[in-house]
Amino acid sequence: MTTPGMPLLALTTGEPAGIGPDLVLRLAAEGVDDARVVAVGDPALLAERASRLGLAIELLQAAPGEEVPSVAPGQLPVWPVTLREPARPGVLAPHNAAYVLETLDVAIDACRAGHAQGMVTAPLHKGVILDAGHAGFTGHTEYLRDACGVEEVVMMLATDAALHAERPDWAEGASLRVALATTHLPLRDVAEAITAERLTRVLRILDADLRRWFGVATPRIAVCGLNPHAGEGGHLGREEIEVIEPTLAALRDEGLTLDGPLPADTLFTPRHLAGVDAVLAMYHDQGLPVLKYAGFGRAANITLGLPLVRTSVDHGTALDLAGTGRADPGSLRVAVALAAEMAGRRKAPVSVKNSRL
Ligand SMILES: NC(=O)C1=CN([C@@H]2O[C@H](COP(=O)(O)OP(=O)(O)OC[C@H]3O[C@@H](n4cnc5c(N)ncnc54)[C@H](O)[C@@H]3O)[C@@H](O)[C@H]2O)C=CC1
Ligand SMILES: NCC(=O)COP(=O)(O)O
Repeated sequence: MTTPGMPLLALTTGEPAGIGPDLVLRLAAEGVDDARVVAVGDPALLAERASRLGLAIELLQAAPGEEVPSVAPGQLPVWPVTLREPARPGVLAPHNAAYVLETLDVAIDACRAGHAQGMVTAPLHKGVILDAGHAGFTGHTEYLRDACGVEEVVMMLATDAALHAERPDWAEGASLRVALATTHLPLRDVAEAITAERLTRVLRILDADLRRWFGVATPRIAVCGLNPHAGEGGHLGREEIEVIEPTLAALRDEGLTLDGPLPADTLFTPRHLAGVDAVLAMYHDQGLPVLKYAGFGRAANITLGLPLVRTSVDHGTALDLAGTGRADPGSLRVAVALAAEMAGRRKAPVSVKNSRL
């Protein structure tokens, strides 16, 4: 049973042909302890998917700004957004891209207006949004950056702290946190994107938000090299010598605690991770496979650098599982718990350094 004093989280239901609606309904059926949640999506879609999954869910329609009632398991408040065409599990429809983006806009506006204390996003399908003509769309992370008018944001995934209690070899870390210096861009463009300016912005945000949202008093961040063996003294690439090392040195002078650049293959081992609060990987597939191997389904994605709380799942739309009842809601549960915790810390001032406003 939720209570009125809990933070209210807007839970976007994501790609309607994917598992997002299924997971939100599963959560509602099982109940949420950490927060009040309101789904943002089409009530007809949710009713149809609930019936397909054999879940008895009472949908309670409301609007942002209206009182969201306390609910028991089996009840789900919804801020309605209307599908552009009926959705079928597993079948993408470009017309519904505008619907998916509208669910994000509703949640963002609600957070900015103070009607919600954070947003949690179910997965969307980047390809179908691009197919629908939204050129340049690369994901929630960058969409939120632009919607909030900030210059830079940082994608960080973190495993659930409880997972670590079950893994004695990880005992020294509360959670594995992996942030990315670059996000959604082709591998061939990564090296050029690793600039002193970008690394400086990303590391300042990572340091500030580990303090602000995670309560880490003096964050220690381990930074991966870009090249094998962190460049092997310049023989396997010069980005470490020319860009990464001087940037880290300058940031250390500002007071940041940074290890590296370190070879990424050995950095991700328990001995090297001991005492490290977060790892900065240079690109998506350098960091995320490790995180997902460690805790797929028990991790969440957090967007750092925003003036609002946003978390998400650690997986995608899983079109193959939509409507089958086989999708695991574990990561959504972690994302909700984390957003609730972050919302509880929200009183700290927003960094003006990163604001364009
Ligand atoms: N936060 C978001 O909105 C994210 C969206 N995506 C998008 O999702 C789409 C599909 O991406 P893929 O690379 O295929 O990854 P995916 O995560 O959708 O699927 C990879 C594999 O994991 C399984 N899987 C995923 N979630 C699961 C769950 N909750 N329970 C059980 N099994 C699960 C799938 O069945 C599949 O076998 C892409 O368009 C991608 O951009 C990907 C990651 C995050
Ligand atoms: N692999 C993580 C991912 O793609 C998340 O993207 P976003 O939609 O949260 O920006």
